[in-house]
Amino acid sequence: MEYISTRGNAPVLDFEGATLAGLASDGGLYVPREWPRFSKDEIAALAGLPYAELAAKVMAPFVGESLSYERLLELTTAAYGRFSHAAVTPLKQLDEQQWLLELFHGPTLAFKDVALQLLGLLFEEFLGRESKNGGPQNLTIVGATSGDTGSAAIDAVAGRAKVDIFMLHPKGRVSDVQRRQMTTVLAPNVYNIAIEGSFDDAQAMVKRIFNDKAVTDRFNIGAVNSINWARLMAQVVYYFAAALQLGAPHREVAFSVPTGNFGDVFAGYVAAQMGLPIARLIVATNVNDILHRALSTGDYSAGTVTPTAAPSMDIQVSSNFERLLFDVGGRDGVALAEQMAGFEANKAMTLTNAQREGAAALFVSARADADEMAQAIRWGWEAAGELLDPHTAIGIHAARNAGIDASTPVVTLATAHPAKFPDAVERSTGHRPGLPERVGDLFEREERYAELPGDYDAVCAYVTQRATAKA
Ligand SMILES: Cc1ncc(COP(=O)(O)O)c(C=O)c1O
Ligand SMILES: N[C@@H](CCOP(=O)(O)O)C(=O)O
Repeated sequence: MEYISTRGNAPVLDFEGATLAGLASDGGLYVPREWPRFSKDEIAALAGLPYAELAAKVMAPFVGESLSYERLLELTTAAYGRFSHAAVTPLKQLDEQQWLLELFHGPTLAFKDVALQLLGLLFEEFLGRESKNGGPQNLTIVGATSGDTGSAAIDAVAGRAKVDIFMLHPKGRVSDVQRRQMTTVLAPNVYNIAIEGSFDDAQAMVKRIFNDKAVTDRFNIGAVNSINWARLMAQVVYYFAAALQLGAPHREVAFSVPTGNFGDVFAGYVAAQMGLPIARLIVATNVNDILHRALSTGDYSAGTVTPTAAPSMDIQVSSNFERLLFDVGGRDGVALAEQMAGFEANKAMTLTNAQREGAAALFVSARADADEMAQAIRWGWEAAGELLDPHTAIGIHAARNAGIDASTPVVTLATAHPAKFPDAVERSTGHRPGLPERVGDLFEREERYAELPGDYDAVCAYVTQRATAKA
C-alpha cells in the first residue's frame, strides 16, 4: 500500500514510512492511495473473530508489505491483551435503537488506547529494523493533547528505548485525572509541558515543529496524534466489530461519534469506504462547533476555543477534516494545498460544492450545549443505568436527535470512562464514578511537568535541549 499526502507535494511512502513520518513534509496528512475494499462475503467472514484477529484482518491491506500478517497478529494480540475487558470494545444496548460501544477499557481509560497501544509497538518494531530506506533509528515524538491522547501515548511509549516523548497540554484545561495520568509517569523519556493557551495553540506548535528545518535536520520528529495515519487505521477496526455484531454486512448501522479532531469519525468514513454498510456517521460536537457549522452550512471558520465540561473536544481546528476534504473533493492535492493555505492565513474557508455534497452523502452533525450534555448524562443513568462521561453524552444527545430511521441501530462511541470526569457526572446524576483499581492510586503519585508560555520558540528550545539527536 502506498501513502500520499493530501497536499500532493511530499514523498510517497509505504506504511512503515508513513507511520514514522507522522505529518507529511508538505504540511499535509498521509492517506492510502486508494481504499481497500472488502466484498460482502469477506465482511461476513469476519463475524465472531476475537478482536485481535479482526484487527489484523481489517488492517492487513493498509499495512501491506511493511509487516507479515503473522507479525501483525502478534502485535495486535499484545496490544489488546492489555485491555481489561475480554471483548476489548464491548457493545451494550441502551434501548430499542440506541447502543453504546465502550472504548475505554484500555490502560488509560479512553478510546485513544485502542490505537496507541498498537502504535507504541509499531514504533518499536520499525525503529528496531536495520535502516531500510535510510529511515530513522530513533524518534522524538512531539504531541498535543486536550487530555486523552497524552496519557494514552505516554503509556504506550514510556520507558521504550529509541523514543522520547514531549507532550503539550493546555494548562488548566484538562481534568485532574487526565493531567495526573500524564504527569505522574516519571520515565526518563517522558516530558510533559503545560502551555498557556488552548489545544489549538498546542496543535499548531506541533505542526510547526514538523516543518521547522532547523529542528528536522537534527531530530527525527514523530507523531502520536491522529495526524499519524496508523492511529486512524487502528480505529477503523471497532466500527467493524460493532457493525458485525448488529448484523453487518446484511444490515446497515449508524454511528454517533463525539468529535474534536475528526480522527475517530474519519475512521468510520474509512470503514464505509472499505464496504462496511454504514447508514450515517453523526458528528457530535460541543459548543466548539466548527465541524457542525462546516457540515451543515459549508462555513469552516475557527473562533476562539470555549472551555467546556467535555475538554477533550475543546478544539476548533480539526486536523483530520483535511483528509475528508481531500477525499470527497476529488483528491486534488494542489487545490487542497491552496485551500488549506487560505484557511491557515484567515482561520476561515468555505467548502466547495463537491466537498459539501460528498460529505453530506454520509455525514450529519449535531451540537450539544452544556444543558443538553447534562441532560444526556442524566438520561443515560435514569433510562439505561449507565454513567456516561461528558464526551459520550454529547454523542448520545446527537444519536437521539439525528432522526435516524427507527429500524437502524445507532451506536454511540463511548470515548472515555466516566471516572475521568467525575465532577460533571456527579452533577448530573448524583453518583460519583470511582477510578478502576488499575489507576486507583493516581492522586497519591508524584507529578512532574514543565510550564511554558504559549510561545513556539520557548517550546522548541525546551524540546531540542532535551531530545536525542538523530542516530
Ligand atoms: C474522550 C474523547 N472523546 C472524543 C474525542 C474526539 O475525538 P477526535 O479528536 O478523534 O474527533 C476526544 C479527543 O480526541 C476524546 O478524548
Ligand atoms: N482529544 C484529543 C486531542 C488530540 O486529538 P488526536 O486524536 O489528534 O490525538 C486528546 O484528548 O488529546
